[in-house]
Amino acid sequence: MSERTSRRTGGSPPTVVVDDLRVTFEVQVGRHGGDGRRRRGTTRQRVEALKGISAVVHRGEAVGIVGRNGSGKSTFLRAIAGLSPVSGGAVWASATPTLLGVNAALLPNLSGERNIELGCLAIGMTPKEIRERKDEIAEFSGIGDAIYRPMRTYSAGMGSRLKFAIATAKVPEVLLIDEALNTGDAEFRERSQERIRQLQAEAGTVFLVSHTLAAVEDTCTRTMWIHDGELRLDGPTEEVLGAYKDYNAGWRHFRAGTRREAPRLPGPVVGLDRSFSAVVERS
Ligand SMILES: Nc1ncnc2c1ncn2[C@@H]1O[C@H](COP(=O)(O)OP(=O)(O)OP(=O)(O)O)[C@@H](O)[C@H]1O
Repeated sequence: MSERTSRRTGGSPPTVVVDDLRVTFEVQVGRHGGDGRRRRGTTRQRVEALKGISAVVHRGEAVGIVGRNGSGKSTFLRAIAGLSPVSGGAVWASATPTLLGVNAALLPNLSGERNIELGCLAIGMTPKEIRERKDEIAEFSGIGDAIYRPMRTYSAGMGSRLKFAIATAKVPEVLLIDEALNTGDAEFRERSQERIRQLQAEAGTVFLVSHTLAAVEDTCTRTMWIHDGELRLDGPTEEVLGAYKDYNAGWRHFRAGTRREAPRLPGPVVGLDRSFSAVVERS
């Protein structure tokens, strides 16, 4: 039996509405016979990365996206940013979403300093704004004198810090962050989380994909759990992470033989009702 419940998040206006979003990739794969050996030629395979996700996100919400590897989290963010081919459904956004790390078109042969100028132009800052804010952005990145070196000489963490500093220099209405917080060190993670809270307070909407549940816990008011391309749970972070951790622990016990039944997934969240609230179907 299933129970349908509506979840209403009234108050501030919606900034992102995702309605039955579907993304399917077509990939060429080598042929294999029944014996597992390779055959000549290739065949097409369909990967249903998102199988109909619906959600309404409001101004001032910071939304964590969790789920195991390959569940569709990055595809979801890329589809919201308009960077993934969509095979069904629709995404509406009140402003162009900024995907951290991709929209900042940085050039490896230029110095960090020059890249701040370029990146800030790319996110719509005026030359005057850039002149006024450049030092503060460099300071926030915390990479010291390396700011004068070509970006190709940066470590992955240093590059991420600079990209984060640039992408958050201007408060975007919708900011999408994919794992960026995992690359910096503990001190930078803390500062980035603080910056996200600040953006959220300044009326932005933030989506954060992360396997670091503590980062989601500390930063996000709401969390969406995606599993195998489906939205399984969407609600207050504490509630969703609690269920997600229980599910993962359930599998660990099941595999270790200390639990007899495999854990059951919650949800799925299956659509939008006419007043734009998510409709949750529990089984
Ligand atoms: N360009 C692509 N072509 C084909 N398949 C793709 C492509 N991008 C993603 N996929 C597939 O879509 C599914 C979802 O991938 P996605 O990267 O969104 O997962 P994820 O939840 O972000 O994973 P992770 O936690 O490992 O980063 C996976 O099966 C992946 O192999």
